[in-house]
Order: sequence, then structure tokens, then C-alpha cells
Amino acid sequence: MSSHAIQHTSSKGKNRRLSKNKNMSVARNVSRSTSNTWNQFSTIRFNTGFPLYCQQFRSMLVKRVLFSWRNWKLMLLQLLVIVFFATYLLKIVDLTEELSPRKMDLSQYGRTIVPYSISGNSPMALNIIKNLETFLKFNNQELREVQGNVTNYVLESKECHNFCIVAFSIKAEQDKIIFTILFNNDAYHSAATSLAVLDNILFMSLIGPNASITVSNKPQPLPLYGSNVVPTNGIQIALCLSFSMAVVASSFCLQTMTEKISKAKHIQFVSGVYILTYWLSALLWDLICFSIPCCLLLGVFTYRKVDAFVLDYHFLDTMMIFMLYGWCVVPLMYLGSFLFSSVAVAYIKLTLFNYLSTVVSISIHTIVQHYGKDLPPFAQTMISNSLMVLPSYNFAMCISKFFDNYEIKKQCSKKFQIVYLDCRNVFTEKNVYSFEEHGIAKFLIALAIMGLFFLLLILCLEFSFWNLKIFLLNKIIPNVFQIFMRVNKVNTGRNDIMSSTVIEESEDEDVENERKKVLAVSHTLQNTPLFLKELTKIYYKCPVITAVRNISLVVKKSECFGLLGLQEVGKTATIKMLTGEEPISSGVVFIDGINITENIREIRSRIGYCPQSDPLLNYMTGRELLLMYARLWGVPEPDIYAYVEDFLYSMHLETHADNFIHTYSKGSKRRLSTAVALMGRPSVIFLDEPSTGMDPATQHLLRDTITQICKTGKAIIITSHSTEECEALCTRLAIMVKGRFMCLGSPQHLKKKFGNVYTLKAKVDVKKDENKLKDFKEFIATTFPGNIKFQRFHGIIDCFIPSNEISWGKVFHILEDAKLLFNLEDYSVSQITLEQIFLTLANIDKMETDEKT
Ligand SMILES: Nc1ncnc2c1ncn2[C@@H]1O[C@H](COP(=O)(O)OP(=O)(O)OP(=O)(O)O)[C@@H](O)[C@H]1O
Repeated sequence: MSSHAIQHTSSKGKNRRLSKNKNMSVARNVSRSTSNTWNQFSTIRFNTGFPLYCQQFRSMLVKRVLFSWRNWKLMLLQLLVIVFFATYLLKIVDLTEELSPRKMDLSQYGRTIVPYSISGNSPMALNIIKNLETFLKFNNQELREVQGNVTNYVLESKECHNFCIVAFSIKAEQDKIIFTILFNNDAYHSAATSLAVLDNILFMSLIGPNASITVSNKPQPLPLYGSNVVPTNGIQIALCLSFSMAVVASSFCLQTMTEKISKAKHIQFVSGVYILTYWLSALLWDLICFSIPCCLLLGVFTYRKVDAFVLDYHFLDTMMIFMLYGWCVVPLMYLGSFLFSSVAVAYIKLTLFNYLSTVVSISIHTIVQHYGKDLPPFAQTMISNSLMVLPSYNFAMCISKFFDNYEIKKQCSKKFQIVYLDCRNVFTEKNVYSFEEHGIAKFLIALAIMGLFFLLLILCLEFSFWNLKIFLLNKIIPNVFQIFMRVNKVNTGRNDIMSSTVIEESEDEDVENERKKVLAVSHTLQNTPLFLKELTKIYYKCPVITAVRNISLVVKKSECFGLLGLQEVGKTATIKMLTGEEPISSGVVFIDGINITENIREIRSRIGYCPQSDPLLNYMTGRELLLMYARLWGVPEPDIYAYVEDFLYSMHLETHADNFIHTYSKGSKRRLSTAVALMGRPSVIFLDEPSTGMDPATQHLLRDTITQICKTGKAIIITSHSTEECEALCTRLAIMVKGRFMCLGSPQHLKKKFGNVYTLKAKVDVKKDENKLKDFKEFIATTFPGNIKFQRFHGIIDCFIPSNEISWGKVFHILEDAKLLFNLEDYSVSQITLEQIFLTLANIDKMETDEKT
């Protein structure tokens, strides 16, 4: 069956490429082929149970892999940022615990002036001055002899104030020479440098002009702080990694957010994907992705010689810490994505959250450790335990303590131990995985438990989200609103804000009959594909918007029902309620006998849905997307390629099948979204303006496809602005105005019912007499009594006159007489079309207003 379908498809595709102008004949061929195709589909045995679960898991995993693969530039950029930051920050921290020595020589200060004064006459003193001159010349310094006391010169010379670091006073007496060195107390290390200069010239005087002494200032290792003498580098390393980790972790919200915003997630659930499959496959792939930057960080540790994390198989421990952090933080990012409605905002805010939560939690931890001794023990425990809710805190603690533990053991095993270290056994022999103060066991366990908790929270939210939403939107918000209204009424004396929800208006006979039918035999009709009773949708904004008002309807198998209406009349709101995108405010909806409010998950696997905006995954090709949805529905693998090929063909998409969706035109995207909605085995298919942006040939093709699908027993609900489309497709339709059905019935019925009307268009010459227009209106109203609706534009009157008992001849006779009487320039009378019925009913408010004026 399948291979036959593919051959059939390709030959037809070739025909179409031969001539662009044969679109209509192609459409007819398609009609023949699709009717066979849809019949063949009804014989496919869809997978269920475990095979379906595996198939769905596979398709969800493939989707994630494609997202990462196709966004490789973004991923690469992220990896580079992570490696760069980690490498750079670890360099700043300088982990070689011994600080580098600083040379104590004058050239460190640039070119300086070295003033000296000499008194007395001694060959030795002269030799020393000579050596001083040689030494300073070699170091590019200026030697300057001053007369009198050098101290006075230093005090009085402005130049010396800025450029003198060292000054000499040499006093030769009978049996001794007195050297006095003055050093600039404002400059760092000037005392040591001055002595180094003196030592050098004395050494040169003793050994010879080539002798020299290099003096360096080399600090001791940094003292180690804390009650139990714990090095501080661990915390610094954790802080260095925190930014990289924040960037990586928050990137896992990207795909989830994209799918949520484009409604692709909703459509995947509508296509039957299990909640568990959706999230577990996402988590599995994201953890695999998370391991890549972690491996790179191990490389950075090796390069920066952070031995604690790599030597002696410690890279395995480090990897375990990283992966446990991933397990915990990735579900948290998924949860975070529930809060936002923009991908960029979510990414930035979650990155900030991850980074700041590390910095803040470590700061709190440090403050409590050093200054919290006055706090009662239970308060200390409570603070540190509450911080353990944060994945970033647990991760930072694991990294810090793991590093500190290794370093203490390393330092204590040296022959000469650092004086500040406490190398008692209690600190050196403790296992790093212990629950003691230096151990990381409790943080690892916290990461594992919190990860599981976040994952369960996601699943709980997904399972109970619908009920929560119903509770919030139908119980809490209306009550809060009522209270607000009462307060408002008391304060302002007004009572008009809610009044829009309780307007009682007379109803069309057919609409009323449908309601009566629904109310009378609701128990037997509930098993039909779609059953709605008194469906209402209220948006609690200011002012309150009643988007859908008490509509009742039954749609049977093989029926295509059209919702026709102008913009903002409640078509999409109705569809959103019927597909579980939004909860109903009041009323009852049954799909296949299942109550939508009580069992939304069961409902989702029985509907197909094409929303108004295309719920597509732009990084996939059309074929990949349809393959994914076919797998979600459980189409068996041997049939799946032919199945998808037939959908591509029936939607005229086979030439674009292997192009990325982001390159598709609006019309092609619409066709692909429609194909997604028609796939699988839903009982009811909802198509919200499916033909928007399609060319006429493709619209024709779509109509054929929908007609054929209807014949297989599915019910289709379609919203449209086009009467032509509804007339061609729908077995019944309703025209919606202000959230209500204005009329309901088959296109023929509506034409018959509203067709006993003539449309009269007349142009009155108002230049001669402006009152003629008004007079002519009154004349029409009295001559053709009944339901006359007027529209007026610049002297042209457009109105409907009842055709009951008035023949064409009589109408023309009356109008010929009126032509002279009312200065008619021209007029025409014709039979009303469905479009005019639609426009008349849809515009009824505007016309009523016009009529009053
Ligand atoms: N989420 C919402 N919050 C508040 N008001 C809303 C919301 N969604 C729809 N509405 C309001 O409900 C009314 C009906 O909107 P709806 O989207 O159902 O119109 P529509 O008939 O589908 O129009 P269109 O043909 O343009 O899609 C409008 O007044 C709209 O502003």
C-alpha cells in the first residue's frame, strides 16, 4: 500500500513541475488520489501501549537532537564563552598558592633621581660614589650631587618630591665613613629597595664592578582562614565556574520556551504525546548536551593545573558533581520557562538567577561561617539547609569542599607544612564523601533529591495544570472580580461594567432550535463527535469581555461545520476552548462523549488542531516535522514514510518537503500546519482559518482534502472569513456576531431563509436637493414594509427589501416611477448572495446604528 502511494505521488509531482498552468487539473487529479489515500489510511493499525511509548520517545529525542544540531553556531558560541571565562577567571584566581617574587630594584619605579651629598675626603668614599654611579647608570637612574645637607634638598626640591625614592648622605670622618640612606615613605617597598642599592654598591666595592646582588620580596603563602583552617581557594573556584555554569544551564530553557510560544508544545500534546515522554526525552538529551561543556571544563582544569579535579582519576568525581548539578538545574530551568512568554527574556533572567543565586548563597554561607557564631545553632542549620534548595549553592559547595579537601591533604603530606595548616588526622583522613563539615555527601544528595523534586513538580504541574487553570480562571478570578465590582459600585454608584455579560437578546429560530435540541436530548447526543451546551467564555479584563455567549451545538460524524464571522467575534475563542487551550467559563463540552473539563488528556488524543498562528518548529524540514507527528500518533514504522509522503502530496508540499520550515512562505506554513492537524486518527479536527495566505489552487486542494477527510467519518470545525470557502466545504455553518450565533444551518438553508430578499442599490442625485435622499428612504420603507436594512455612502443607498409577494416586475415598475420623483441617477435590484447574507448579519449592529441616524 505504502510503496504504491509513493510512486503515485512522485509521478503526479512530476506532472505538476511540467506545467505551472495546470494547477486546476492537478487539483482534480489530487482529488482522485486523496480519496484513495484517506481510505487507505483508515486501514492502518496505529501503535498503542509500549511500542507507541518507544516511538514517541524516539521522535521527541530526534526533535531535540535536530534542535541542537541545527543551532550548532549558538551551541559553539556558548562553549567558547564557557571555556574562555573559566580559563580567564581561573588565571586571575592564581592557584599556585605561592605568590611570585617581586624584584627590589629602583627600575621598578621608572627613572628616578638619586641625590647624594658627600662631606670629608676619603678614597673609600670616592670609590663608593663611583660604584654608585656605575650601578645607577646600569639601572637607568640619575645620580645628582647636592651641596650641603641632602635632607634639606629632599625637603625643598619639588622635583625630588616626585622623583626621589632613595637619597644618600656620605660623611667621611677620621677613622670611619657614615652612610645615611633616606627612603621615600610614600612609595611601596622603598625601604627594602634602598637597602638593596646600598648592599649592591658595598658588594661592588668589595668584589669589583661586575658584582651584583639581586634582592626580591617573596611573600609567604597566604594565611588560611576559618575555624578549622580551610583554604579559601575552593570558594573562589566555585565562583569562577558559576558564570559559565549559569550560561550553560539557562540555555536549556530555549527549546522549551520556543515550543511553548509557538504553540508547538500544545500541538504535540494534542497529537497524543505522553507528558512523561515529552519531559524525559528532553531531560535525557539536555543532560547529554550538558556533559559536553563539562568535559571541556575538565580540559580547562588540566590546562590551568587545577589538579584537585583531574589528577588520580578525580575527573570521574568532578564529572559526577557536574552531572548531578545538571540533573538538578535542568528541570529547574524547565520550570522557569513556565513563567515567561519571551525566549530572550527567559534566557537572560534565568542566567542572572543562576549566577546571582550562586553569589548570594555563597556570601550568606561565608557570613554565617565567619560571623554567625553568635547565632543559635538551629538558626545556622536552618539557613544552610534552606540554601540547599538551590542547585547552584549545592554545586558551589561540592566544588569548593572537594578542592579544599584535596589541597589540605596535599599540603599536609609535604615535608615542611605550612604553619597555618591544621594537619591533625581529623582533617587529613576524613573522606570527602562524608556527611561531616568537610564532606560533600549532603550536597550531592541534595542535588539528587532536588532534581527529582523539580522533575516531579513539572509532571505534577503538567498533569494538574488544566485543573489549576480552571480553578483560577473560573473560581478565584470571577470572585475577586465580583468583590472588586461591588466595591466599585459602592464608590461610584455605577453598575455597568458587568452588564455586558447579561444582555438578553432575541435569538434566531434555527439557533434556538439547535439549543432546544441540545437541552432536550443531551444524554443521547453526548456521544457524538462534538457536543456543546451553553458554552461561554469571559475574559476578566477591564472592561470584562464576553468573547463567546451561550452557544449550543451538536456536530455529527462526517460533518464539516463552519464558524463564519468578521474579526474579533469569538471564533478563535470558541476553538481555543474546544481544543483545551483555554478553559471554558461556563457550559459543557463533550468530545466523543468525554467531558473536556474533566478529562482533557483523553480529549487531546481525539482531536486535531490547526491554530491561527503556525505551531511549527522552524529548524526542522517539513518532512521531518510530519514524520515526528506521525510517530506521535503511532503510525507504524513500515508505513510511516508513505503516510507522510501522502500528506505532503495532498497539501502540495512535496517540492518543499526537504527545505527548512523557516524558509517557507506564509501559505506553505499554513498548509503544513493543516497537514499536522489532519494527521493521525482524531475524531474532530479544528481548523482555525486554515486557508489564510494560500493561493486559489492550493485552497482548492485544501477543500478537496478536507472533503475527503470528512468522508472518512471525522467531524471538522473550520473558522473562516470567507463565505465561498464555507459554502464549498461546510455541511452546516453558523454566522457569529459578538460571540453569539446569529444564524445556523446549511448554506442552502440560509440562502433559502434569507434569500427572499432583494438587494436594491440606488444613487440619488443630492446636488439638486439634499432632502431627496431622506425622502427616498422613507418612500422605500413605506412601499416595501418589512425588515429593511439601510446602508448609505455618499448619496448611494444600499438596502434589502423583502421579496415576499412582490414580483420583479412590480419592483421595477415602482422604481421606474421613483426614478423621476427622487432624482435617482441609477439603480439596480438583484437576488441576495450568501456573502451578502453574511455581511448583512455580521454588520447588523453597524447597520442598525446607521438606520437610527
Ligand atoms: N486572551 C485574551 N484576553 C482578553 N481578551 C481576549 C483574549 N483572546 C481574545 N480576546 C477577545 O475576545 C474577543 C474575540 O476574540 P477572538 O480571537 O475569538 O476573535 P476571532 O473571531 O477569532 O477574530 P479573528 O478572525 O481576528 O481571529 C475579542 O474581543 C478579543 O479581543
